[in-house]
Amino acid sequence: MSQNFDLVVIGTGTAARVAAMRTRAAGWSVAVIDSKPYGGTCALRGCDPKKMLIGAASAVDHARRMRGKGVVGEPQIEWRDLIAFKRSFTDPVPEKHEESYTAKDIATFYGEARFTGANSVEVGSTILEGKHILIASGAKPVTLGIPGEEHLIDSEQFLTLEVLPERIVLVGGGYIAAEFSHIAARAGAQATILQRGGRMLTHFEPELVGWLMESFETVGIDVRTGTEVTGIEKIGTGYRVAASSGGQSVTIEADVVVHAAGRVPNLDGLNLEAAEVAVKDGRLQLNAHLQSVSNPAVYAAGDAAASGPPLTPVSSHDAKVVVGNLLEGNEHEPDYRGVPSVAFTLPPIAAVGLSEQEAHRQGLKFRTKVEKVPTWFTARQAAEPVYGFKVMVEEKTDRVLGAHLVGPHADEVINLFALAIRHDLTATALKQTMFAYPTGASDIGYML
Ligand SMILES: Cc1cc2nc3c(=O)[nH]c(=O)nc-3n(C[C@H](O)[C@H](O)[C@H](O)COP(=O)(O)OP(=O)(O)OC[C@H]3O[C@@H](n4cnc5c(N)ncnc54)[C@H](O)[C@@H]3O)c2cc1C
Ligand SMILES: NC(=O)c1ccc[n+]([C@@H]2O[C@H](COP(=O)([O-])OP(=O)(O)OC[C@H]3O[C@@H](n4cnc5c(N)ncnc54)[C@H](O)[C@@H]3O)[C@@H](O)[C@H]2O)c1
Repeated sequence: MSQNFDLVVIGTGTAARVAAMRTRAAGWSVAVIDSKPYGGTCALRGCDPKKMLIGAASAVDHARRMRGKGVVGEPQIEWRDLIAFKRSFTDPVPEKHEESYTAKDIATFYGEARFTGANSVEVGSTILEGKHILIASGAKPVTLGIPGEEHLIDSEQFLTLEVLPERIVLVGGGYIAAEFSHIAARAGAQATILQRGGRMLTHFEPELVGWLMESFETVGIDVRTGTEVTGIEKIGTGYRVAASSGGQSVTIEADVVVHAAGRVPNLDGLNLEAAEVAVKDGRLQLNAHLQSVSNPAVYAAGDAAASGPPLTPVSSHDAKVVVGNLLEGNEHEPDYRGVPSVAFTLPPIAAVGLSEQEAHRQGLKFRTKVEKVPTWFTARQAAEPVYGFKVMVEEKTDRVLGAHLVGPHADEVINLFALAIRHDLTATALKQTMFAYPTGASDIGYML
């Protein structure tokens, strides 16, 4: 059985949804396909459920920091109840998404999508013919190629654990390790991070990450940098993780071992050869319009495209670019200037624009203001000892090149710097803006 559409979308995550809804609104016939429940990573297995857990961890952390400062009692996380609270958000998502597609007359298909030709995709026994096909299949944990890899659980499984294990080892030291260890530690688990690199959170500025490490230490997270995991062995009800650190072999026992070692485009099982969609080193070969260089009917967006950083707002942006190109011809290219990023540790760390190293590499002339400011009011009123920033401003143009924050409200204030960078607002304009006081934003003037 074969059905024809103007656009066939592989996936139902952020990128897929934006593309499907917008092309349908323009009158196109559209189909979406997913092998997992509808909604994608962010809503079901990533940002949103993670943020619900961080919310509880943050409440507990704040109350503990305020002990002896007017707040009494020992708040605790009841993990099972917290997971139930998280599910009150995630469980209804697939059905709501399905209903919204059906309401718009977008055809819904369930199962693994597999190309069978340049313009055709198979789902079960159904062939979908598309004038255009969008690959919005997201990302998956990178294969580590170590013995016992099958014992790792991924972020999706971690976020659905009904019982929090006592000893948790996280393989890798990026976003997932940082966020999950902060949640786990506040909930009473012993978290150990085994990070191959010389420091944690390499997407963020070294000084700020250095200041943030104090918060890992305070809650007893065992961070071991320069430590590469080499194998995992099942022992009794738990696991023994083998790693190499400074030429020495080390082992550590755990009840659960979590994959936090990076994610790569998920192109598994798509049978891209059948559509002559070129792939190199695990990445789709796309032109500047997010179109396959070898099959003009095929576009990609979001984590699958790996054109910009693998973040939700980027998936949405990519999809809008692709829709523009589908509806108006190849007129649009992604613009990743000023994409803010936050690791939701407690406190959060955030970045937008260039790193100081990248600004130097580009030969730009700029001034940098970098300071640890635990005595500022914002930090003191929150009883939070970690607060600091680094901001770079170009000498000639007065443009903000990059802003980096750690501490209370960093996750919100970074968006104001994102606005400035994306719309070429000058540092002077930011300084002249009146921000409500006392808020995180009211510190911006002193950071410039
Ligand atoms: C734990 C975690 C926390 C995160 N937190 C944040 C955050 O706080 N902020 C942020 O900006 N980003 C965060 N991210 C990243 C963010 O979730 C992703 O960048 C974003 O969700 C990608 O959206 P997408 O539409 O490209 O792909 P996805 O949402 O991953 O959608 C891809 C869909 O395609 C389906 N699919 C794949 N292959 C096939 C196939 N062959 N056939 C049918 N269906 C298929 C999948 O089942 C999936 O539903 C987080 C990621 C993780 C893992
Ligand atoms: N808040 C957010 O925006 C957020 C949260 C979670 C995930 N994400 C997205 O998901 C992606 C994946 O997250 P992640 O934390 O898995 O990856 P990451 O790229 O942030 O960090 C992975 C780390 O694992 C280390 N590593 C790799 N192999 C190792 C090994 N064998 N032993 C020890 N360390 C090893 C690497 O050195 C690297 O520093 C991120 O790039 C991010 O874009 C975003």
